Amino acid sequence: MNPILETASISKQYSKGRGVYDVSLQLFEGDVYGLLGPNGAGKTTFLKLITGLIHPDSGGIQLFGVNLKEQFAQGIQHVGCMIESADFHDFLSAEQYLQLVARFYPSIERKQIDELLETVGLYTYRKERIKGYSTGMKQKLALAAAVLPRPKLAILDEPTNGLDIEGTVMFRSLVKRLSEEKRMSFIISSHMIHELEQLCNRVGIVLKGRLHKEGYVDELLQSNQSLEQFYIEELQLAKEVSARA
Ligand SMILES: Nc1ncnc2c1ncn2[C@@H]1O[C@H](COP(=O)(O)OP(=O)(O)OP(=O)(O)O)[C@@H](O)[C@H]1O
Repeated sequence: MNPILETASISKQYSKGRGVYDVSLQLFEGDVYGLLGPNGAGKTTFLKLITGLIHPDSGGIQLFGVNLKEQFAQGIQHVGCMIESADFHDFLSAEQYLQLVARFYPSIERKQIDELLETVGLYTYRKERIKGYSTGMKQKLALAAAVLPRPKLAILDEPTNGLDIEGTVMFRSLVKRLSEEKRMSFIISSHMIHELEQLCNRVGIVLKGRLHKEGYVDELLQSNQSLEQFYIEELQLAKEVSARA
């Protein structure tokens, strides 16, 4: 099976040696891939690189079989994303915003917008201006906008930030449904490790800009009590190795 996303040794260096280094990752259709890592590890930078929001200093990115740099429009057409805090035109309502998104995708029907607003819990507030929305409500709208066109791949950066408990449960069931019924693939960066344990088939740990370790969740759970235990032990090991170096 060909990967839908493939990064070949991509690097992006910011000042003070921060950024992303030499990351090679493959994502396959149906994967729900969780990206874990401490604050400042480079997860958002990686997600920005694979959506073309920033460009790598070196290395290549293939999205759906095309080189992202050379054929950006073709590569990105199957991708939905929410990266960093949601930013909207405040004077629009949620309904108007999703209608705006839908204008770029002729196949989206009106009822899909209503259904999605209902699913994410914004239907009651659909005609209110986004300006008055809470952080969690904006986050729900960003999630709805990312999946509305039914992309083949959704790239979600800390999607449960600011969501209430019900919202977190909704998020989990939405991702499960879209991956199982529509074969949608996901790459999700999150600190909610219990959430990722339930959702993902694969995870990767980013440490100091490098893809430190990857694995299949079911295999990791055979030798670890939980993903959290695995993650904490990996961090501890990495600290010991770096202290010895
Ligand atoms: N535009 C920028 N200019 C300079 N440094 C940056 C820039 N963007 C990010 N960085 C730095 O690069 C590193 C990685 O940042 P990034 O946002 O990718 O981390 P992250 O893993 O997503 O963190 P968090 O979990 O806190 O969201 C951090 O040290 C950050 O300060």
